[in-house]
Amino acid sequence: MMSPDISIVNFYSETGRLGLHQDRDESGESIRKGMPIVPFSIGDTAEFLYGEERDVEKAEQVELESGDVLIFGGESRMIFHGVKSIIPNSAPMSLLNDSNLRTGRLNLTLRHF
Ligand SMILES: O=C(O)CCC(=O)C(=O)O
Ligand SMILES: [Fe+2]
Repeated sequence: MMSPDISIVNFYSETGRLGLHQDRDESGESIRKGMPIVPFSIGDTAEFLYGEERDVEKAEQVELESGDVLIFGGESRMIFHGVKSIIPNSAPMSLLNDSNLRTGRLNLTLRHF
């Protein structure tokens, strides 16, 4: 069971990106237990990279669209991950119309400290 107690919020403009990294700011206990990181994607699609090494050449790539939720916990807790690029103007039109969200990508990661 996981009950998140923090969320990091990232906003990416069309040129936004985030280098490959591991999430290590949580407590030792949280990391040891493999408590999941749960990122929500809202807005423009991201080309998301992940892999076992900090090596862009070896990383797998997946497109994270608005509404997608990732979970990395357990054995995957310390995976390297990052955002290679944002695909401009890829957010659902209905989201932009209904929410006043500016163009770009909003990412919320729920975590257990
Ligand atoms: O934007 C994302 O999908 C990932 C964000 C992330 O890795 C982080 O905040 O540590
Ligand atoms: Fe991260």
